[in-house]
Amino acid sequence: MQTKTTPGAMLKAMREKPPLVQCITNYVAMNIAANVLLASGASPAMVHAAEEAGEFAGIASALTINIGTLSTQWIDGMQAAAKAAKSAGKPWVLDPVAHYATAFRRNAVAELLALRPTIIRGNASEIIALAGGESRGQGVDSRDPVEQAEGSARWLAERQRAVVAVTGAVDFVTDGERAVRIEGGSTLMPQVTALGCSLTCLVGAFAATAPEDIFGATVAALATFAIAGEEAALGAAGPGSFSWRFLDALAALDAETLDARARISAA
Ligand SMILES: Nc1ncnc2c1ncn2[C@@H]1O[C@H](COP(=O)(O)OP(=O)(O)OP(=O)(O)O)[C@@H](O)[C@H]1O
Ligand SMILES: Cc1ncsc1CCO
Ligand SMILES: [Mg+2]
Repeated sequence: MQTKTTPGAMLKAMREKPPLVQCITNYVAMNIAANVLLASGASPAMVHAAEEAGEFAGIASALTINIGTLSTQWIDGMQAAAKAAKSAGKPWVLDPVAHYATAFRRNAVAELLALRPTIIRGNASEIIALAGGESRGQGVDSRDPVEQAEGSARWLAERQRAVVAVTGAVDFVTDGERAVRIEGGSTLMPQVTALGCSLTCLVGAFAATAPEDIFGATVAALATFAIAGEEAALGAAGPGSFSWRFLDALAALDAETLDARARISAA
């Protein structure tokens, strides 16, 4: 494993001092993402209005921006918050939901990329398209395998000087130099809407806890999802029971179990 400190140590540190995370996410994700952060041990705040998003970014320890249900007013709030986070030296995470779908989304994401996100987290179709590749994506769900997106992720990480996380059956994280794969999770996870959006918010929480190790923090968030997802799937009858079991599994996951079970390998 290449991280400075272990995922478990980061999870423990997060719970000892719950970071305030400003999540500008979408209408679909707001509730589950806030619950995912609470269950994991962080403090979420869904603050997106242009009138206050920039000011709030000065208070929060990290910011996450997701373009899932975009509108012009929201873009103003996103840009104000990203600028404020950047100038305060706080990490911010971009989730470019279905950015390839419309010109409105493409333009919004291009402007957000220019504000230099610390971390970019997307599914394989989103990351391939972000690097200018041939993505099969149409809506918000991925139609490409993660392996197909690994080269795109490396390119994007170098070009943006950001950590890039691609999620799917086996997750991939790179900062352009280092890269790892993270195994785990469950096939039920893409059957529950907005778990990826929620993960983006959790990446923000770990980045707030370990701003000195953004790569390690990203890996820790993804490993937390991977192990909690496996645990939740054990007793789940389908996506409905998986969803609540997943929140319980996040809350029950301890540092030692996470470190013992996380399957992270150099790529
Ligand atoms: N086939 C799979 N097997 C195991 N885990 C998976 C699988 N597909 C997705 N996951 C896990 O689900 C979580 C969400 O990733 P996903 O790639 O589905 O995000 P997403 O497409 O952005 O989701 P959404 O847009 O609905 O929020 C990650 O933790 C990922 O590892
Ligand atoms: C279903 C859906 N539509 C816009 S955002 C979202 C949540 C998953 O990305
Ligand atoms: Mg998504």
